[in-house]
Amino acid sequence: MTDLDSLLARGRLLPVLTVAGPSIGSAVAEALLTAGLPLAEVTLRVDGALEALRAMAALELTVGAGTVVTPDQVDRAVEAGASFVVSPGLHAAVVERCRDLGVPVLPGIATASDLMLAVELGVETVKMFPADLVGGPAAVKAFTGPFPAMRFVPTGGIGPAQLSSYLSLPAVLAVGGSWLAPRDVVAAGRWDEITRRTRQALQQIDEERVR
Ligand SMILES: O=C(O)C(=O)C[C@H](O)[C@H](O)COP(=O)(O)O
Repeated sequence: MTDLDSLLARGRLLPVLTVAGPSIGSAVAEALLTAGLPLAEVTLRVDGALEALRAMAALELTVGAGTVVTPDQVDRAVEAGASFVVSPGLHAAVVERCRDLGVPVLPGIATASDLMLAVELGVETVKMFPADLVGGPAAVKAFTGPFPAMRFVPTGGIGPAQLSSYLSLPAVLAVGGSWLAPRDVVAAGRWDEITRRTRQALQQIDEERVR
């Protein structure tokens, strides 16, 4: 297991954030830390995402960059302080650049062919994206047949109602999603709401004994 895998396995949640600028990034990071979750992914989808990531990386939080689709973005994310890289899909050049820099990478997969390439590249943990459309927990189970050693972080369309069906599967390390800190909640500066949602999810995971 990489350090990232251990962190994912401990918290079992990967908040996917779309945040811009240092002050908003820091406020969201503090909201997650207050809830007891020291991990987040900042998607490089908006201007100011790297500045947010840089500020968050200075806090007691392990922060990764998401929506990374080119090797060049890997360089910029790592320079800004990203501890890991997440991709919506599987691109060998992105995986290899992460390897070169010694940064854990969580590439996206949606098919058995993607998984075959992941195995060839030596990837042990993948993001299943978009998890709900790929087939949900049943898809993870089906993929586990031919790929018994692969670990999954399903992401896409996940909320409290889907947590236990994914997290009870041994092949699932964690689930990712934006529901803990959705864009409208961030835009309204409702940091307490982010803490509340995250606490609730962590509590649900404990109560359902899937952690
Ligand atoms: O930006 C990326 O790299 C992605 O792969 C997409 C995100 O992970 C999903 O948008 C999160 O999905 P929701 O929780 O349904 O909002």
